[in-house]
Amino acid sequence: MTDVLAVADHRRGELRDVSYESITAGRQLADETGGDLHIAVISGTVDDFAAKLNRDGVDTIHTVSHGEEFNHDVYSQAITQLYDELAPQYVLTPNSVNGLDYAPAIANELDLPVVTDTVDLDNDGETLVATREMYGGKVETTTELEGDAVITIRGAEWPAAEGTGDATIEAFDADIDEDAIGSTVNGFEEVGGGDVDISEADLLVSVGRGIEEEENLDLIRDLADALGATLSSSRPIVDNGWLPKNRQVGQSGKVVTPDVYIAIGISGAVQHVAGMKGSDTIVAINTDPNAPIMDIADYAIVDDLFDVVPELIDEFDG
Ligand SMILES: Cc1cc2nc3c(=O)[nH]c(=O)nc-3n(C[C@H](O)[C@H](O)[C@H](O)COP(=O)(O)OP(=O)(O)OC[C@H]3O[C@@H](n4cnc5c(N)ncnc54)[C@H](O)[C@@H]3O)c2cc1C
Repeated sequence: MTDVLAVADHRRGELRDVSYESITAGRQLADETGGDLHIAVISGTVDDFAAKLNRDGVDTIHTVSHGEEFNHDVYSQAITQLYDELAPQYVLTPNSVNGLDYAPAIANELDLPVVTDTVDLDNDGETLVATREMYGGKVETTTELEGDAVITIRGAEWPAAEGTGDATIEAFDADIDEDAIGSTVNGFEEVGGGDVDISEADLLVSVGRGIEEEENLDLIRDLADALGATLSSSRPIVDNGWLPKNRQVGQSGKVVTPDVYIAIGISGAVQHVAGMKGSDTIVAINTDPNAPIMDIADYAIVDDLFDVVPELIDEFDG
């Protein structure tokens, strides 16, 4: 039997989507050997978070009430104590800023191997095969693991768990050594662009180098307004300083999973696709029918964006 302990991720009072995705990943792993799925939710409004995490497939949710925001030392201590108590074979953490902060530390503390940024996990009962992408997604590698391990999972690779579960919710009385807490989060400062979080948007209008000039961005803003969508972009637009960094989709930007992603004048380089391939429906507007974005587009408009976008604005505005 293989029990799995998955750790939820939250920030500023909101659970991150990857928390629900790790339920799916953890359930699949546990199912492969008939084990239980435990979820740990640490800090913040843990009872509220636990109620939201109680989705199909979760056996037990362990809440650790301590502070509001992520703290390296609190998470590390709570997770290692939960590991000692529950003896799971696998500890799953998000491959997020938080997860990457504590995963190596708990692996070191527990003397376990750590595999980061996994995009697929397959267990035949004896060996766990963890798949990772390298060279910007051009190469896939596999790592075979026997025994216990700490694994970080990439966001948007597993579907979010749904439904209402019947998990047992238990407060875990972690013995946090306050003297060992080296740093605390005192606040947040958003990078340029205000509070917009493109990873939470349902509808994204995304613009790439095909827009040619900064002043042409107004056309894309008008389309976003007409559709009630959020504006995002490929990296060159951000590198040019035309949009702030928090609008960038991709490997070195944000991972997004909207219902609809409209890629305008974006070629679909692997580093861009890594950030948006989890979108439900992808629409591409591009003059090049052979652009890589066409390989993953559900709908393709092979035409000049300067002709297509004004027509779309006319169609949807008012
Ligand atoms: C380590 C690393 C990390 C990276 N991280 C990211 C990342 O996070 N996000 C990211 O986006 N990129 C990232 N990149 C860059 C990436 O490799 C590409 O260079 C980038 O995604 C290309 O952006 P683009 O599609 O806007 O531009 P281009 O590749 O230049 O594509 C422009 C597209 O517009 C089309 N087009 C031109 N004119 C028109 C028109 N009038 N109407 C319609 N279509 C038109 C063209 O046919 C073309 O397909 C990274 C690269 C590296 C090396």
